[in-house]
Amino acid sequence: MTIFQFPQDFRWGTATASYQIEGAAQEGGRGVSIWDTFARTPGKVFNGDNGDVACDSYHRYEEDIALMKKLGINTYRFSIAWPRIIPDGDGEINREGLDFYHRFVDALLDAGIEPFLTLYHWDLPQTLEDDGGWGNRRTVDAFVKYAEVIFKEFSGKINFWLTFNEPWCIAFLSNMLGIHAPGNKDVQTAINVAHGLLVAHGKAVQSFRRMGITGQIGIAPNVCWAEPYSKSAEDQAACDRSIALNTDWFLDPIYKGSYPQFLVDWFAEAGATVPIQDGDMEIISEPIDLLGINYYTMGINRHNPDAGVLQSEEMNMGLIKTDIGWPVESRGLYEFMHYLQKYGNVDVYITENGACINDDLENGKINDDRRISYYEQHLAQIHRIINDGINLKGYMAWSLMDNYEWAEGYRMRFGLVHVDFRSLVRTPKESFYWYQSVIKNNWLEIRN
Ligand SMILES: N=NNCCOCCOc1ccc(-c2cn(C[C@@H]3NC[C@@H](O)[C@H]3O)nn2)cc1
Repeated sequence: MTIFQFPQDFRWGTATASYQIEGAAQEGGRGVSIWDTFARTPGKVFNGDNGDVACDSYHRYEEDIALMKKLGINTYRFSIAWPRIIPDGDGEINREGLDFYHRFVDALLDAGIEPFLTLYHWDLPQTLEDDGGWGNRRTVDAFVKYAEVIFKEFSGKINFWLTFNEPWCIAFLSNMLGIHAPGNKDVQTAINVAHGLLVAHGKAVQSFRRMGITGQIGIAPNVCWAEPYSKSAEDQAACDRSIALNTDWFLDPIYKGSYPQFLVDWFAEAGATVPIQDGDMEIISEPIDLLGINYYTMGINRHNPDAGVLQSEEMNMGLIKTDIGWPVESRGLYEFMHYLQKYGNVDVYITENGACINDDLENGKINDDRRISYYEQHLAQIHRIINDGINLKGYMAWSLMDNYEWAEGYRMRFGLVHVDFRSLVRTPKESFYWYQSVIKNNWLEIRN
């Protein structure tokens, strides 16, 4: 038996997102988001699943918070749905939407749980997408208006703020690969989206400072750690491109005020350029206080001219996989956190980490041992990372409960709590009780 003790002030939490759990898609004055539209587009989402009901957390949030309290977390990451606040994107403010989130945040605080807010977790008002989306500066200005409304409303109640969740997914998964909403498949569009959201991020941080808002603000990139299939320079270069597109493409502008030149040149070869306007890079590089890091898996990649615009092919190495097909390899988290040090020993929170394990109820229980094993491996790496002196300040498991996993619909389950999507009954899984024990003890026991 090995015991890994965590720091006394380490934050333990879980994470969700508005479109994935709330439901009530046509209630409370909410406007239409790009995911409402995408989910209704034939062939885009498994089984045609949509977020109309999801986990019905809009109506059941008190039950959810009771589960969080039972779990023992002190931090809960969630997102606010922009279409609930400004339904048409940049017009009238919907007071009913603000009131809902005040009730929710007040209930979290009453339960002794720190709110950790993501301003944008992919549910863009459709009206703004119709007018060019993140590539149009109208959307950038609309985001700043929305952010300032939330800053003003929740300053003093919320002390941890993230502007964007997984900018690589927003830009490249959704506009170059077409796998997520709005489903574009164009490199230039993706680069325009990435730049637009970065400018929006920087302007929002500038507003946050100017308005004197309480707490700390940052952004949450998702990690794509990759190691070379062979020792060849071209396979290593393929890995460098994959890693950098998820991380450096966003963090270099924020921390250095410029894009990674090797990737700018790579895209120029593909005929795509970054639409930088005067002053943009100064805005984007407004200093931030923290980073959220989302880690799930890592790859072994090789150079392949036919493997998309990055020419980086992820190889199947026969590793154990979760039920969504991602290899279980926690080593990548350790390697990545050391890679991240090039931006300085910045305060980092793991804002997402978890396993898709689709175990179902058996005699009223869910014996999700594979999820427990996944978490054991990744928390052991986190202990190593902290021991190396890296400022890793907290951990939020993805996810509190099974929810709408985007293009996979409801078939892919990441929750510590099982949700029956017909009855909406919540059932804590064995991993819930395992995580509850880790939090209570503030240590991890590894069975040798
Ligand atoms: N990286 N290179 N990929 C190359 C090509 O991949 C094809 C498929 O791509 C991907 C990549 C990444 C994801 C993904 C999903 N989640 C889980 C959510 N995170 C935010 C929260 O809402 C969770 O639901 N995180 N990441 C999905 C599909």
